[in-house]
Amino acid sequence: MNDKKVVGEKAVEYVKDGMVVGLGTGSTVFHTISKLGKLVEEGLSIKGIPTSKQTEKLAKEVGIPLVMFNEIEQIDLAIDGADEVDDDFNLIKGGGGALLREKIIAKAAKSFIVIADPHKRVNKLGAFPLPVEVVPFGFEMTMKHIQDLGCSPHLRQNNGIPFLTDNGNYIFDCHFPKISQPGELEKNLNLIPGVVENGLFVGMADKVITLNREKTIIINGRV
Ligand SMILES: O=C[C@H](O)[C@H](O)[C@H](O)COP(=O)(O)O
Repeated sequence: MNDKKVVGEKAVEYVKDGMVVGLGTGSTVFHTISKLGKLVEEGLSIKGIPTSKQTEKLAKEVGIPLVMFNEIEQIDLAIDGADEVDDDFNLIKGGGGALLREKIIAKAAKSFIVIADPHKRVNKLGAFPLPVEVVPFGFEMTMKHIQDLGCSPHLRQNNGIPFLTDNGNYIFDCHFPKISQPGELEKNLNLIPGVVENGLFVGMADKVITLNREKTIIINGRV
């Protein structure tokens, strides 16, 4: 049984005809997007708005019509994966580097559904290093300020070359000890000049779709 496929495809049940859907990034939402593509082929009428170039490519491949922000009034629903989900539905995201566009779209959506295989569930956030997107200019200084908040940041690299986000920025993966006040940390990080956004999504998820130990689908929600 593929846990990511099960939760990813379950989320499709919340997509209704006529909706504008925020399409997340990653290996879990891959299954949502693929399934949506099949439904579009069978007549479902939706428009997608992608959170990354990778997702834009996938959505085009599976035949989901895409829109830009200037063409829509609102996003009805956003669906995305996460790297960690705590008991209060706070998230760490950005393992794939798409956190900024993901946060813009999750914030703009009337409803935000998170799909997470059971390994993503934690009591407290922090075992997964928190991704922080920073502008390349002066990143060495930005790094020191992030460090002052109590973590050891590592510049994400591929073969010795800094990883570049879709926005042309760098990512620091920041090892904090357990994150006990995610809301405060989210704000404090974003106060640092040079920080564009961080991967803490606090109070944003409306629903979390996951599996329990018996592999039964669990849906928890605020509403
Ligand atoms: O930047 C990437 C995103 O935040 C993903 O949603 C997150 O990393 C989860 O990805 P996956 O579903 O591949 O575990």
